[in-house]
Amino acid sequence: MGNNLMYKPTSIDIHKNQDLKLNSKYSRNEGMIEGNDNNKNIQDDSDDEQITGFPKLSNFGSALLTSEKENITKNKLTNTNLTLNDDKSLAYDNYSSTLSINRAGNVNTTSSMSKANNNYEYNNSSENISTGNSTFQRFKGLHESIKDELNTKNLERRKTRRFFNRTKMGVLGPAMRTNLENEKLGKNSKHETIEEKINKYDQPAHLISSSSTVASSSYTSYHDTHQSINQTSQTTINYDLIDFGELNPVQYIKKNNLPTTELPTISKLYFERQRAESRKIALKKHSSSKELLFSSSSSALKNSFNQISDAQNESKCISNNTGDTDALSEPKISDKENSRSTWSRNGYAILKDDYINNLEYYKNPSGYSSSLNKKREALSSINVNTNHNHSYQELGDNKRNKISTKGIESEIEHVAARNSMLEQQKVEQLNSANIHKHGKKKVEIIEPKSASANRIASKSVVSVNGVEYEKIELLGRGGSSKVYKVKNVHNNKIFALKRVMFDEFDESSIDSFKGEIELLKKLENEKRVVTLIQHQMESGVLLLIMECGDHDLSQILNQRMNMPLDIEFIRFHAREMLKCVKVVHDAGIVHSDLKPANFVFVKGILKIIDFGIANAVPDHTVNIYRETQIGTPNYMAPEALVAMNSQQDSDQQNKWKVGKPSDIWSCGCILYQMFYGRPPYGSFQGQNRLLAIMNPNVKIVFSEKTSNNERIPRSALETMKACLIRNPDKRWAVDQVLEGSFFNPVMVTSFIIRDLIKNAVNYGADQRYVTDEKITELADDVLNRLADFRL
Ligand SMILES: Nc1ncnc2c1ncn2[C@@H]1O[C@H](COP(=O)(O)OP(=O)(O)OP(=O)(O)O)[C@@H](O)[C@H]1O
Repeated sequence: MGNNLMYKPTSIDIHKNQDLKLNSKYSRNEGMIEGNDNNKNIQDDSDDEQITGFPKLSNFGSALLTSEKENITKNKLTNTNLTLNDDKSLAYDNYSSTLSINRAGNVNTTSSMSKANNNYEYNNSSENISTGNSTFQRFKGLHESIKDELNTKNLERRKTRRFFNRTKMGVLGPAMRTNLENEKLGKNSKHETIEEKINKYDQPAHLISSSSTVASSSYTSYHDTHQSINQTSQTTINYDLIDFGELNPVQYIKKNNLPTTELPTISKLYFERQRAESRKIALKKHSSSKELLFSSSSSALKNSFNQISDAQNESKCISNNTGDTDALSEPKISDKENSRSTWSRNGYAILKDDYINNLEYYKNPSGYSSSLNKKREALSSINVNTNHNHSYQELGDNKRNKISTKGIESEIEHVAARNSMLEQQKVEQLNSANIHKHGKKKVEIIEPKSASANRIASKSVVSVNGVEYEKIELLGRGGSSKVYKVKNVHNNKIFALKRVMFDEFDESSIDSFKGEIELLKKLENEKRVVTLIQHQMESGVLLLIMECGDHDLSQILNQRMNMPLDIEFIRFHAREMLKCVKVVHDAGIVHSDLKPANFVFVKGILKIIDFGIANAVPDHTVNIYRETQIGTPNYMAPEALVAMNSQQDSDQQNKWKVGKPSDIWSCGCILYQMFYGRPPYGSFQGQNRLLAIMNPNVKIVFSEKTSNNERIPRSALETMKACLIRNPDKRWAVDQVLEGSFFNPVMVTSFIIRDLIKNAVNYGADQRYVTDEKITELADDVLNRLADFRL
């Protein structure tokens, strides 16, 4: 009790504090974000003043005071460093300012400055220049100089910022805009052709740097600007020649005695190179085609690229027109492709590989598809039905080099676009053959195949083992999955497509998916388990085609949330749920993640889904021991949350014991939710809920009435209590629950009750005292007779 009292306030305190902390953290974060922005703005503004912005008052004022003959040049302006004291009555505002310079010359000028347009406007009417026309001319000249200077410096500043702002850009940087600026700055603004870029890729690093690539210009320009801003930095570094070897940026800077101010730039360079390298390795690894040809002329290459781009653009349009809903939408192809074409994503490595592949396709389409098939074969060598094999080991060793699933997606889109091109070519060939043979004009060819290629290109069609499915709607989302209602495009049958993204180099996640598939296969003939139709697992994406459910139990419970208690509704759904669990337990499997959302109705029959963390319990074993703690906290059994920390058996340290009783606990929680509207520890928030489940002193309250004052049957209370016993060994098994009184109610009519009373009175008249045993015996007898009336 003491413990209990001790625990509750503490946990509430923790909770409150946490909430407070969270709130304050969030608000601080927001503040920080805003603050950062503000800071950034403030910083920017101050940068503006210091670097490129409007001239300091001191410059402005002192320039005015220079002699009439003095030629005010840009340099002089920049270098002028005279100051006026406050008492010289000088006011300046970034946006609109009134300058009132009262010195010996008594110059009073009202000047309106528009920062946005980077120019100043004179308000002549309000000028009051008492020193005469020459001062006004000087002022005007000064204005022109400042304007020039500002334009130049703003250009530099934008360039610098763009450098800083680059996030996912590759070493190439923003090519087009830099050229434009180069033009303005009178630098070499030659626009590079595709071939030049490729050729450059083949050149050694020092040549690239000397031929002023965008990359080097962007680093150099940063450096130049940096130097002009910060005169203390005198080091000239050719960033392209940097060879990190085994060194990281800090080590490199130390070793080469470079100023620490170079660290951000050098780090950026370092990570960009690493990314490009990783990407290159990953692409190589996934490409089985060693016999790539790259001997065609550059114009053919350019041609092929343009054609493919066109094809991609076409498929983009198709994709954009398919009415992908928000729910279904993934990053738009066009976005991805656009980012691809900015030359900024992954540097020349990808560029070159892509061209090679495109070229290969155009030179030999069938050869290309065979190489692609090889690639696919290599990927599908990830055999989910076998144990760890060599390739897994290799994959594990190369974690850093993983291809993102987006990469795979875009590859699929490319293939689709290429297929579409191939179809197009065939049509054209047919047309020309027709013209040649029959002298006829072009024939219209209805293009079922081409249409199917386009459908694949549009993201609404997914191919699983060669069978095409069209997405209809998003049914739900899991931690790492999305489930769609899909239609088999060949026979119009409806299925559920579960698409799971996983780390293809994470062996444990691969294992878990292999496990899920194996269990689903093992249970494929069970009516209470959703049927797995087919699956495809490759490169970080698992596609499962399953029977499609109409609603899951969580949706159903939510729907009835505010309706009056309906015992029959609960009994029916809870029994359906337990029947599913019985099938799984009878097959020797522990599901481990039972929750309402993991039961779906398929044509009126409740079925269990999601064996993601399920495990087969080995024969003669009651429990399994998990290395990790997973499941859905609301419905998790205490033993699944409390790590074993046995000192005796080091093998079992920090493991979680999970068995069939853990599933029964979860069922008890769901039944409890059906009656009370929330699971047993639902009133606790966040980690306090976990603490409460684990704490034996926090007892579950089994109220006899709901919050709406509806009576809960004793049989139901008994069943819930039996499922929610802390000690797993004492918890009922699924058969006991199903055979319990709640699930086996007796129908008693008024006739039966009358008979019972009559018999009892007669019996009592003869026997004044009846023992407990006798009562039990009589009750059993009556119940047996009532068996005929069982529902
Ligand atoms: N075969 C199916 N038919 C109909 N709906 C389904 C089917 N499978 C899953 N769903 C729906 O999709 C949702 C997500 O299912 P999924 O199994 O991917 O994730 P989860 O179990 O909720 O999460 P996690 O994988 O993180 O445990 C389910 O809650 C359910 O509503």
